[in-house]
Amino acid sequence: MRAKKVLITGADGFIGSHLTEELVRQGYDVKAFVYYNSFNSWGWLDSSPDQIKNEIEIFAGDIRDPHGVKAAMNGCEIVLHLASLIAIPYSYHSPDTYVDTNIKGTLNVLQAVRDLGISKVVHTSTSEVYGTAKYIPIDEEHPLQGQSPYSASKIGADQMALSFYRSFETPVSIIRPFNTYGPRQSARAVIPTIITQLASGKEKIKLGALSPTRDFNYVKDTVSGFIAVMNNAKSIGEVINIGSNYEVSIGETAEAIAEVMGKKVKIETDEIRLRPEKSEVERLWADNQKARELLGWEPLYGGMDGFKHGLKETADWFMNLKNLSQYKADVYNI
Ligand SMILES: Cc1cn([C@H]2C[C@H](O)[C@@H](COP(=O)(O)OP(=O)(O)O[C@H]3O[C@H](C)C(=O)[C@H](O)[C@H]3O)O2)c(=O)[nH]c1=O
Repeated sequence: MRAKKVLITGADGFIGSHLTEELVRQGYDVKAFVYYNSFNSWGWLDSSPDQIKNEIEIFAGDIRDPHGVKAAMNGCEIVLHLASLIAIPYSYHSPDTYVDTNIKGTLNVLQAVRDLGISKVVHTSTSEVYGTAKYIPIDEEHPLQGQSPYSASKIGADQMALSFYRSFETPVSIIRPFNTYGPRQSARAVIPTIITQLASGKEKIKLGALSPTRDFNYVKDTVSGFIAVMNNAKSIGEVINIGSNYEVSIGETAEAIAEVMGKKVKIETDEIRLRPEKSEVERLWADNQKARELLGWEPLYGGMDGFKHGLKETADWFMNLKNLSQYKADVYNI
């Protein structure tokens, strides 16, 4: 049987790179839409032993360019739209760029999907759209609240995607992953921040707030969530949480990482890492029943044991990097 041709936008980003590898492994014909100025791939496209670059078709462009987006989609049956600006702190400084990339970029994808008659588009949302939980665990009916320009831009993009489903019957599914972690994540995110500081042998590591909670998804579970949404017709017109259903504070996360790395952890607050009080999302905990019941998806790294297992795999990956001290945050050259 002919392999389905799938376009992945943001294919060289953190989640996109893992998704690309898995789809190639499963025999899909993958076309990777990568930002031509991206710093996020960390040489991943060229990395051995996989040499993933030789297995996929690469289209370098900018999600903000409607012509490029449409040209990239030509001949594809499915679109997985992951390209997005994702850093919350940067969104305080450049909200307009987040509107352009996250809302306008998504509109470009939706218009091309509609005009080309693509059979399915999976749009990537985020748990940040819920803001601090008003009730727990958070199901898909929970109200939306833009606590940062980033989350407001993602709410806008989600609503645009749903409007295309309602207005034009565009076959849209919305996947809403909670915080994803794993190998290749940007040094900016909290788990790599903790791992890299512990690895450097510092007596005290610097963090922002320790009390906020998150529902951390290991990247392999997020990837299996994408594939479940992509392959199930029941997901069309639906919003689906992908989360482990396990809530943990940032302080507990630091303790768990130290344990799997065999280190002791002392934490000092770094004021610069604190977000404005009303902007910090204090509590996120996923209700994942819809994904389980509708798609038969389930996380393999759930609970404290699963979390530690994922953290160990992640820490090992970082520790095996030859140039860990130079491991960088994603830098947006926009
Ligand atoms: C980097 C850092 C973070 N934090 C706190 C701030 C947050 O309460 C929590 C998680 O921060 P992080 O930046 O790892 O992730 P989120 O801000 O929740 O956002 C991430 O997950 C969602 C779903 C997305 O949609 C975002 O795109 C993605 O960046 O740790 C600290 O306390 N110290 C630090 O040094």
